[in-house]
Amino acid sequence: MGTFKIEGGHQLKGKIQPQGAKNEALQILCAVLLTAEEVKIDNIPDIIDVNKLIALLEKLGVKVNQLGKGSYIFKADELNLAYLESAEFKEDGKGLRGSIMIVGPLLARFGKGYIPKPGGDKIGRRRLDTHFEGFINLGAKFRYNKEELFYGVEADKLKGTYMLLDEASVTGTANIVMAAVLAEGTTTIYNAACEPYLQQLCKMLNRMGAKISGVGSNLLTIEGVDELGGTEHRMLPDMIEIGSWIGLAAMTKSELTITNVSWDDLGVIPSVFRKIGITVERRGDDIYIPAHKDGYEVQNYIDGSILTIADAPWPGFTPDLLSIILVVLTQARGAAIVHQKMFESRLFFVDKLIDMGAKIILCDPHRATVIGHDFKSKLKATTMTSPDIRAGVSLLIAALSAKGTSTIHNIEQIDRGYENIDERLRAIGAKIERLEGN
Ligand SMILES: CC(=O)N[C@H]1[C@@H](OP(=O)(O)OP(=O)(O)OC[C@H]2O[C@@H](n3ccc(=O)[nH]c3=O)[C@H](O)[C@@H]2O)O[C@H](CO)[C@@H](O)[C@@H]1O
Ligand SMILES: C=C(OP(=O)(O)O)C(=O)O
Repeated sequence: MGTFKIEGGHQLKGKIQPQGAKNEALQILCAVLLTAEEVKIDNIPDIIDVNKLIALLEKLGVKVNQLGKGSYIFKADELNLAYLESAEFKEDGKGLRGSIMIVGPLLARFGKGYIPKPGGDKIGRRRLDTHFEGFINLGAKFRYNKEELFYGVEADKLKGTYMLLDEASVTGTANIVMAAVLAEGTTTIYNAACEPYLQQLCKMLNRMGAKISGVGSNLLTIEGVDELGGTEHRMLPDMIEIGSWIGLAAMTKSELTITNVSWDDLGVIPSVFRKIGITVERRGDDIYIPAHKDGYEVQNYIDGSILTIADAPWPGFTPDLLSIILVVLTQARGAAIVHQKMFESRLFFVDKLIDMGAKIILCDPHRATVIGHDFKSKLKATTMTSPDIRAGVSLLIAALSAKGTSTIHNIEQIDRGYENIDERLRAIGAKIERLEGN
């Protein structure tokens, strides 16, 4: 288990470039399974989850050729489908959430897709019903081995149909879209997730020869085609990283420029940070955050009632940034409620922040009220363990703003999604050290 040692209380300064998007990469990498031709992908982040998925694709027979940092060519012309029934796959497939998205492409192109119950953050129930109901709608036979927690779908030929998803699941929509592009006839998906990474996937599939319309809306229409060809694709910057750096700048009163953020794909993210008093300035395609020398003040609603920041499917606010918002609120002027509607175990890390001196009331597993200190009292350094990727980064931000030296264990959770985070933070002045193998 790796550890970070962090000396808090230092102001940071400079520029930081967000990595390629983790959650886009996981979708896009699975899509290479849809064609026998070469697919070139750029801006792939070098993070644990993505590297695990690339290793899994390689074991499945995909030819992987790394051209340079973040740049790869994939060719899925001769697959080793026997791997899907191996004991090794049952282990590998569990290692991350994103592996679930190999099922749709495999089902569509080879008539069968298997997956063990996938991993990912332990942040509450993470059901897969939407994925499998979608495949069943397309005509697949479904089986689930309860002892082995192993899912399987099979079909000779998928058939397009209309479906109304029971929830706008991100990976669920991606999976169903990847199955439907090679189905016979037209598939219509209503209540589809429509966040930018899914739009990126649809655009890439269209470049490969798919016929998807409605991209960016929650109503997708997909005319099935017989086969797809190769393409080139570049990953967007990671919007969750961008939000993390906005929070980091505010909490450490630092002047930071976050470069090449693809501003138009950030949705409500900048405005939510503005609601809690942070100045987020657009400079071309960069975000400039001035040093908040006098702190930041939470806005109330027009009628004076207390602000609630809640997550919702896109274009609502992403649940992955609520942990960051929560930690930033601990030093705001004013109070707000954080309402994590999607995941029921994602707010439990607040006990660590309370230990550090933050004023937080966990009202129930989904809601926390935060009363900011307005920097009149600093958080105190402590020793903590990163429970999940975003809580991990939130604790890291808390540690960087705190008085004294903190220790964060289980930093593999952070490395799952943030590339080389300690080196990049040191480059802007953070005092952070990685202690290996503790
Ligand atoms: C690898 C990947 O891309 N992971 C992301 C993906 O996970 P993932 O695709 O697994 O998440 P889903 O979109 O399926 O939903 C996440 C959770 O929210 C609930 N839910 C979802 C939709 C809805 O309308 N109402 C609702 O309550 C689901 O029941 C589920 O428990 O999307 C999540 C939601 O943005 C993000 O937190 C994850 O980082
Ligand atoms: C919850 C997340 O990831 P995953 O779905 O891979 O667990 C996340 O990226 O915040």
